[in-house]
Amino acid sequence: SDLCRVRVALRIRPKNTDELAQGADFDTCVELQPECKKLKLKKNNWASESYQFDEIFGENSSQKRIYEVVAKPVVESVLEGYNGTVMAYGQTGTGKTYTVGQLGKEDPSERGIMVRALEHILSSMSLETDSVAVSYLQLYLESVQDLLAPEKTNIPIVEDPKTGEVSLPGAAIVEIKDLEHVCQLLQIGETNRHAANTKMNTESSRSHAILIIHLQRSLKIKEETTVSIPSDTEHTLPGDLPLVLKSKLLIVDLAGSERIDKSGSEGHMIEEAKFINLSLSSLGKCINALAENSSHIPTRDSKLTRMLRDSFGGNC
Ligand SMILES: Nc1ncnc2c1ncn2[C@@H]1O[C@H](COP(=O)(O)OP(=O)(O)OP(=O)(O)O)[C@@H](O)[C@H]1O
Repeated sequence: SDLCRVRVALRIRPKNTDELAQGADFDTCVELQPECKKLKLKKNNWASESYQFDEIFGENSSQKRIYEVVAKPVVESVLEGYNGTVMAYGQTGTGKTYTVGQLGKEDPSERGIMVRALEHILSSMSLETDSVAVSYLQLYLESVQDLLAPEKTNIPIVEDPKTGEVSLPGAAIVEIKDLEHVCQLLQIGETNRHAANTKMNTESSRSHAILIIHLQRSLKIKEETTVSIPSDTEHTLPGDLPLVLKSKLLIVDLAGSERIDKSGSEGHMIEEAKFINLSLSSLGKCINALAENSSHIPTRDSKLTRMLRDSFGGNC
């Protein structure tokens, strides 16, 4: 179905103060055609290239609208027991962290996809029978670090050979009670991401941040009702035992996609560039394979794609 495929939305952020001061004019290089969901990249007066998207959002699009169009359908399918992923991709400074990670402490209308998804999930389930827990990780130089327990580094990525389920033994999984708790945890993650990056003398944009939301829901099944459930979802039957649906949602703030000029970089910058290029190019290969409905998704090449393996919507 439409939900199972890869969907790509484009968002243009408003001009920042520097761009306004310089009188920058985005219109000379990009033209949005929202009616046909196309973006025209102008190379010069004669040549341009057009790209087709599933959705196009201009500078004035609200965080609420982005959530509703882009993330809400994924969250709804995760609530039904499927795994799903939402990712932000773009160069440094294009608004990835604003779009997915903004906490909106002063102004709730600025909340990004992470907070809104958890708010939606909390309001859609009953905490008496269901549970929601989160892990928050950072992937830097092919090493997984725990943003909720920063002493944990080099966390392994393990795949269950039978179910294909991906897990990260040792990473903190914190059960969520309410939205305030969510914001506290995301704030801790943000602070640790910043601290870890300062220590490593790098920028936040050189690492991937990955929020994993684990959902477990108990469905009471009456005999006469037929419920359609994802075929390979873990469940407990039969008798009067409730059916337990397990699913997860990954929300990923990817490292900046800009190409780093290796000749101009030195030492750890070259290492960074190498690993970011590795993970983003292997992500690209997986997304192409998914888009082409290929039976083989090449997830082995990088830790990023190994972490995402069971959440590319793969259990649909
Ligand atoms: N839609 C928007 N509306 C208002 N401000 C925005 C919007 N998008 C981004 N910004 C602002 O632009 C700046 C850069 O955005 P942001 O930090 O999210 O970029 P980024 O792509 O995550 O960069 P990095 O890769 O360095 O983390 C921030 O100050 C952010 O608040």
